[in-house]
Amino acid sequence: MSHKLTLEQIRRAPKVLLHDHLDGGLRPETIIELADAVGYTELPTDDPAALGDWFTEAADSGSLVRYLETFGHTVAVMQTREALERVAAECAEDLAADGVVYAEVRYAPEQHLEAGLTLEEVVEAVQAGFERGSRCAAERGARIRVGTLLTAMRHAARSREIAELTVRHRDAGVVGFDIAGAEAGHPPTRHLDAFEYLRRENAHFTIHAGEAFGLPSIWEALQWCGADRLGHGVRIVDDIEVDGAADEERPRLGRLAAYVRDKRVPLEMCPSSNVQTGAAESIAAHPIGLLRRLRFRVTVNTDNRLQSGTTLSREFAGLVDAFGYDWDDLEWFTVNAMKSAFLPFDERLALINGRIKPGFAQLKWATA
Ligand SMILES: O=c1[nH]cnc2c1ncn2[C@H]1C[C@H](O)[C@@H](CO)O1
Ligand SMILES: [Zn+2]
Repeated sequence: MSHKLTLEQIRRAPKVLLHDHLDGGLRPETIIELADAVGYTELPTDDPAALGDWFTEAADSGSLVRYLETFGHTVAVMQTREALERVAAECAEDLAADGVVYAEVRYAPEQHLEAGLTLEEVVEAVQAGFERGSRCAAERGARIRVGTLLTAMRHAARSREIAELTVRHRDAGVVGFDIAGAEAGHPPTRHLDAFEYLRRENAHFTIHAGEAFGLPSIWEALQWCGADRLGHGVRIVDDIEVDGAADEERPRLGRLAAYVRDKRVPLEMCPSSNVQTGAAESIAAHPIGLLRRLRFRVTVNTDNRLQSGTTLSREFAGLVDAFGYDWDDLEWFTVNAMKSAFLPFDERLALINGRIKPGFAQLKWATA
């Protein structure tokens, strides 16, 4: 195939998304309507387009800590059952409209208790939203399955409680656990109790690691905490040395990088988000290029569609521009993601064989 894939073509591909924050994916117009309904007056503007621009500009600071400050506005308007259900329903619909067939969406229940909801009520409202949104999307011919990850904030001390909440809801749409928030100064081992509990319960978890902090964070996440996957994990490149010209690259992997590749540890890479927080210089300079060539288990994700003004299709289109990826590359990333999902094996296989492979085969044939 000689021509470059277009955004429109990429939208039609059956995609899989493992790292997307519910409170980082609201529609700007929804934020404004919800703020109005609850009397929240701190938004920088009440024009939807200007608000969307404000989020991407404010998040474009080169610092994870400043990037995270923008969530003050989204979390503020997600404090009632109605708001949570609406945001979750719209999330499922927006992802389905972008061609996502399976998504794992995460949020931190402990951040949604300000108006008196309990942790259980928060989870129930979000699940009701995902179910409604998925149903509406299917009625329009875009079938999506959404699994939920419950996040604990790494600067707080509620991770054991959130881990227990995850296990209580694991047969009702919650497929795993995560920790997020500022990485420097908040090592994953602070939450060891939660991770040990989850392992005893045979539950799945991922950890944001190797984004704003380097190899020690990745090492702790894997070797102390036992993470199944790494959120971002970009700094694993600090353990890889490459000699030789581009066409005869000679990589030397340190022990940690070799472990990550040998054990097929999934990396939830989020290119645009990494450029905004300064974890990567540009998309073209993003370590995903090298890691894909070295066949690490790389997946492509959005992180926060609102803050990055992105969609999963746009993330792929950016990679196509930067690295010349074709359908085979996009399918490889997608199968990697589906293999790495926190769904039972038979359900992952059914999605790979029933939706992903036939979908890509059809697109390859149509664009040959
Ligand atoms: O990329 C991220 N790194 C660390 N924390 C993050 C990132 N994106 C979002 N968060 C935080 C802010 C949200 O309020 C929280 C739960 O979704 O997770
Ligand atoms: Zn994230």
